[in-house]
Amino acid sequence: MRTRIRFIINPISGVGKKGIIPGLIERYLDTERFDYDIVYTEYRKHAKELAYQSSVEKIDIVCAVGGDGSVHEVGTALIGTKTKLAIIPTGSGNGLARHLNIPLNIEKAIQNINAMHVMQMDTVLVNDKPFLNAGGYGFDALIAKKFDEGKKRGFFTYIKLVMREFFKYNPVNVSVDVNGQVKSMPVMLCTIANASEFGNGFCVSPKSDVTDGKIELFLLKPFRFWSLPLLAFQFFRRKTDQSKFAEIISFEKARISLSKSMAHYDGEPFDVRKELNVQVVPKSLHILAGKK
Ligand SMILES: Nc1ncnc2c1ncn2[C@@H]1O[C@H](COP(=O)(O)OP(=O)(O)OP(=O)(O)O)[C@@H](O)[C@H]1O
Repeated sequence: MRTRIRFIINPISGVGKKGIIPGLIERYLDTERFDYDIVYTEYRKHAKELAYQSSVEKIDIVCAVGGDGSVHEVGTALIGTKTKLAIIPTGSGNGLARHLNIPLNIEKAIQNINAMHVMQMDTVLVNDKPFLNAGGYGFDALIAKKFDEGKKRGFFTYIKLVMREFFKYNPVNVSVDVNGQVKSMPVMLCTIANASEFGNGFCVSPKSDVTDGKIELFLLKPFRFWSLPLLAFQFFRRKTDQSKFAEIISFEKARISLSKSMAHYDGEPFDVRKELNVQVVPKSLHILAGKK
């Protein structure tokens, strides 16, 4: 039987042109085995509606063509269904795609779909909100909000925002309860990592694995600005577990209290309650990964 796949293209993701994508799909997708169609998002959260509708239609695979925001919308709509998530990364960060070794080159990402490396990944549920890759309540939440409010996308927009906002940021006070062990402290980052990186190689939790039935809490204590170069090196070299400012805790369930209500899930900004129940939902999403 032929496999049905629907491509959901976010035309405003990242900085590259999206007009060439339909031609590349026609050329590189194995059309002997796949029947495909293409739809475009027209507004925020449209991808979520389109993906949900696709699962109702029992489409086999829905491919998010966009960045982490598009992957978040499509993927969270498919949690607990039989429809598989595929990704063609055309965003500004592409964190989950990078973690899963999905090629960043569009032609190769399409050929990767032909290879059908299917796996079941864990997802994360915080109160009533699911996410796939990472969620944060500290400085990363502020950057996600500012990025979302701005008109420009791309990696350098992230860098400019970090430089502009870093010196103004007041740490968030968190209290974390994992299996009855409580820790309270001010932090710059309080990030829940299912996968290892935010995107662009910025790795918070090097050992995170989306199939291990666990998630990691990454806490980064306040530091002076002269520690920034070493920290940046550790983030980009996947060595945050060696930083004296960082603490990484693996868990299945936790309760977190926050002094601020700003969050991001997979890079999308959200306002949240200050009391959070966090849990991993093991093997809840079928996904096409890259080659190991
Ligand atoms: N047609 C559209 N008009 C306006 N916004 C859209 C449209 N389609 C999707 N969106 C929104 O665009 C936002 C950003 O998309 P996406 O995350 O895919 O790209 P990105 O931000 O450039 O990449 P990354 O998340 O990897 O940094 C999402 O919040 C999504 O809801």
